Amino acid sequence: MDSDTTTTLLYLALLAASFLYLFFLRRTRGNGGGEGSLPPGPRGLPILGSLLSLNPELHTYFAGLAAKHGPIFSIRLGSKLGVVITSPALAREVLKDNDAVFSGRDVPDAARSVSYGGAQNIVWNPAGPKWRLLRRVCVREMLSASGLDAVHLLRRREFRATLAHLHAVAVAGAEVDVGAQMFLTTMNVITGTLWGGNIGGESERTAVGKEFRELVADITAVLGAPNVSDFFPALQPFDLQGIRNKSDKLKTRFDDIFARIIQQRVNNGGAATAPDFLEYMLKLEKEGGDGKASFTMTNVKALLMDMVVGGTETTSNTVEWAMAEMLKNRRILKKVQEELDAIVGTDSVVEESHLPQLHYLQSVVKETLRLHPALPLMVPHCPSEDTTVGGHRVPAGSRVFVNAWAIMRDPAAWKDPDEFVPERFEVGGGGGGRKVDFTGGELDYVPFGSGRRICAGVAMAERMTAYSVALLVQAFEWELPEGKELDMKEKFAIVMKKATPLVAVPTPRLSRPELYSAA
Ligand code: HEM
Repeated sequence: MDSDTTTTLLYLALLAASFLYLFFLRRTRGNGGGEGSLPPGPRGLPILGSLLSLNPELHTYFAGLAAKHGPIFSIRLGSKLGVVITSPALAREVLKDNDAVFSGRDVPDAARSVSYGGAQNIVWNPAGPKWRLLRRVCVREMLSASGLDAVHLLRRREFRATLAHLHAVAVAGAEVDVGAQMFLTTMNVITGTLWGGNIGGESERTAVGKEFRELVADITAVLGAPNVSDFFPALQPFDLQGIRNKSDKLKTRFDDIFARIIQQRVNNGGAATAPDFLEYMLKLEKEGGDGKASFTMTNVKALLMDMVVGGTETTSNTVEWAMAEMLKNRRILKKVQEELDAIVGTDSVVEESHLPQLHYLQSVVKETLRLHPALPLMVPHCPSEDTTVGGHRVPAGSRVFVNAWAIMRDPAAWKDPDEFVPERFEVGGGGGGRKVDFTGGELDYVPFGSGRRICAGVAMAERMTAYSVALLVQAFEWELPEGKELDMKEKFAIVMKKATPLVAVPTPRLSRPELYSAA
């Protein structure tokens, strides 16, 4: 782009922004405090609002602003109004009491691009008949307890393959990037559940897994990048930072892979070697939907995208955080090992069926999700009409962030909130801990959200994180590489990661080498 064009575009941008700012001011007049007024918040600059002071670590930045302005505050970002909720009571008002009103999404430009327009998948769809159909399809056919039971052998195969791989690494005395390894495992489990192993053999599966990993990382990056097009929607057509262009290209790469996989299946007459999710979706696509909403080939691909993008990094990052916390606190690691040794021993490999007996391990997973929720600000909600929350007016169309990260560290709800203490969830055997689950019923524990937009993959995430941690801890001793320190810093990018990947050295601890075979 030459410099004249850039200047003209910037000029147009400022003109549009000024217009929007004046329009916005007129709409939001009356921010004087109390009932009917906007929540308090930082004043910000004309036109830009608080854009210039925005810190990329959004969850901690918002927690700091909440300490100053209260558990509901508003923040203007360009022409957009953000409202941030930071208490269990107000989270209840938004996610439970006014669930229907707040169940919409304010779709970022990059998300619209990667999700086939914003109304074809689950995550970014408004909560109407189409969203209901898509959610029902996924939860009933793939992500429910019975759907997951039906493919447990597939998960076992993938986890055993990981076990064998880690054993080879351990025997060689090499290091493991724990998050990267668990990403591949999760990816293989999810893609296996979606379309089985029926996509041209093992080598293609590995190649697809590797390509997806890069794509998911790139998509998370574009979704997390601050985008002028979102702060000033009138500027979207200009795509001043080229983010939409990048997102379109990523979507096309995903689409090519999905199209190839679907075509192979169609060429096979639509039937898989074993029933899988793709087979079910292609049948529904032939039928055209459920009578209330249509179901098209675009929906097939958009759902595949939801599962691949929504289910992989979230799960593998959680496993990585759990391992990091246990390496930081070896007492906890030892206690998990002792539990595994008592229930499973070291003469056989832990199975998914052992999980209900591994109570302390489940507490470790719960505590990991409390301190390190994979989506610290959930996915922002968007009210369909002006609504009063905490005595303040939250205008229709604003972007509502529920700061799950801060809520789950609220000292009013949690003793020593920044400490990693799985015992707080130990209820059996006189543990005296607190009983929590992942259903979002208690609004101070919401790692998966709450209400109608709660995570669609809770059951799958629960099994995969617990099974991964169980396998890693039962089968290996873990040490940091010589001279390396554990860095627990977080990095926010929609999905929260460790700023420095956890690298550790495994040593086999099962009784016989044959136990590590992939079979
Ligand atoms: C530890 C792992 C995971 C965590 C912590 C997590 C957390 C969340 C959260 C906080 C939300 C947003 C809720 C809201 O907007 O209020 C969400 C949405 C969603 N998640 Fe997960 N998730 C995980 C794994 C998965 C998996 C494995 C899948 C599927 C394979 C999945 C699929 C989805 C979908 C489709 C949505 C959108 C739901 C909607 O908008 O109606 N997630 N997740």
